Amino acid sequence: MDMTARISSHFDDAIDAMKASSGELAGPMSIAVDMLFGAIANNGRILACGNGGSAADAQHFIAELVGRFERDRLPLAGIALNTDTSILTAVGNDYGYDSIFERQINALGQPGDVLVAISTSGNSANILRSIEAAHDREMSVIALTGKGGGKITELLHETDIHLCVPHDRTMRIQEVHILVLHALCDGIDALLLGDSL
Ligand SMILES: O=C(CO)[C@@H](O)[C@H](O)[C@H](O)[C@H](O)COP(=O)(O)O
Ligand SMILES: [Zn+2]
Repeated sequence: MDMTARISSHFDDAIDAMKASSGELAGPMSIAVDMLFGAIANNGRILACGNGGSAADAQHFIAELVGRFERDRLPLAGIALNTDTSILTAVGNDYGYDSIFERQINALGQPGDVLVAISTSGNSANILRSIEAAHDREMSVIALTGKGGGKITELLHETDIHLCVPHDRTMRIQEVHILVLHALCDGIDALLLGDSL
């Protein structure tokens, strides 16, 4: 096996995935920035969740809101729903793993808040239930998916935003998702602080 060629093919495939995603997602991402900024401006909160690598992406995104992205600014209100091991083990143990995000949204979500739901397959049951709970709480949803969007596609409302990476491999989809989340942070900062860097 030519390992160098195998590794190079990851870079080539990632470049293709990024280019295809730029064409499909830049427009809806700009609407997502407006949605997030609107929630923040109205004292709303951003809740985010995902499983596995997408859990890491959710908490990475929220850290950049509460902490900072590239420039100093006020802290922004966000909560990653996959970080509190006591909540996750208690709710998972008592109500089931599918409820771990739904239960927190029912506890915390307010009308005008935004849920950022991340699932590469679009089919993880706890993410599907998080979206239903967000709708029940009159929250808007930004869904980051891939593989055609899975069951999430059917759950979303007209007013929600679906950022579906046009790729079928989980790792490629996750690589685009982290760019998407960074671009959303950059967009929020541009609206808050001006567009210079
Ligand atoms: O990061 C990876 C694979 O790259 C894994 O940890 C992956 O996130 C997990 O298998 C998740 O459970 C997949 O869930 P989802 O993206 O389909 O909702
Ligand atoms: Zn991964």
